Amino acid sequence: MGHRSRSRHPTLFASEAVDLPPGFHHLPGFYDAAGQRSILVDIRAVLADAPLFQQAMPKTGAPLSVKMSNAGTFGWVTDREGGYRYQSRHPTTGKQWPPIPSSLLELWKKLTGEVIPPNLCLINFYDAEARLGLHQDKGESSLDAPVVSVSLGDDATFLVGGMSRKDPVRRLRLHSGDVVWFGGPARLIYHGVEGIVPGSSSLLTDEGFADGGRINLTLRRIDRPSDEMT
Ligand SMILES: O=C(O)CCC(=O)C(=O)O
Ligand SMILES: [Fe+2]
Repeated sequence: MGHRSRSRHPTLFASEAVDLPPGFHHLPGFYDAAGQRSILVDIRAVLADAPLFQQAMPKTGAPLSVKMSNAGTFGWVTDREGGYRYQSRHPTTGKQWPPIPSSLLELWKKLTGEVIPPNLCLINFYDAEARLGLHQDKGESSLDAPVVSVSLGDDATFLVGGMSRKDPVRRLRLHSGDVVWFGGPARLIYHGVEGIVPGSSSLLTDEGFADGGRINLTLRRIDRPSDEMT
């Protein structure tokens, strides 16, 4: 009967029908408004100690549009001379990164069941023009451990590719409070951020981030930090 197949998924709308690869998880609305504000309080404290800074591409020195900082034993940095690397100190203050807030350590454990905590929390700040090209979270980060990522503030169009750069890309709208995590068969999935939707959330402006925008927090485990080898 014709109507049967239509009524089988009565609540499934086109925007929710993005079929995500095995190992890639999207948890819409994981944090409610109070939960989001609470994480932001923690992040504001981190940023007071380790301010957002300007990263640059290896060799060309082209500036990245996303401003970044880190918490944890190691931070991800890139500049013209040194290229992509993990290091224990902030490139402009020279200080060690502040610890990863316990709220995020708890999130990691709760979602992934991992006993070993993450040792890097990359903080990405996107303004209206910022974007992040398709990439894999590779480098020296552990491939045994998943990647856990929290979205705060304006919506983002997140790109979910495949295991090859050429694979087709799906677009996933991420809202404030959403959590994405990927591991196992999806650990090396290509992904990126096509852009944000400026003004789609008042969270950051309400919490005193004058320019609005979007903050993304990405938790990872680093096995072989670059500056241990130098
Ligand atoms: O901003 C995001 O949602 C993704 C960030 C990301 O992929 C990264 O920092 O490696
Ligand atoms: Fe990434």
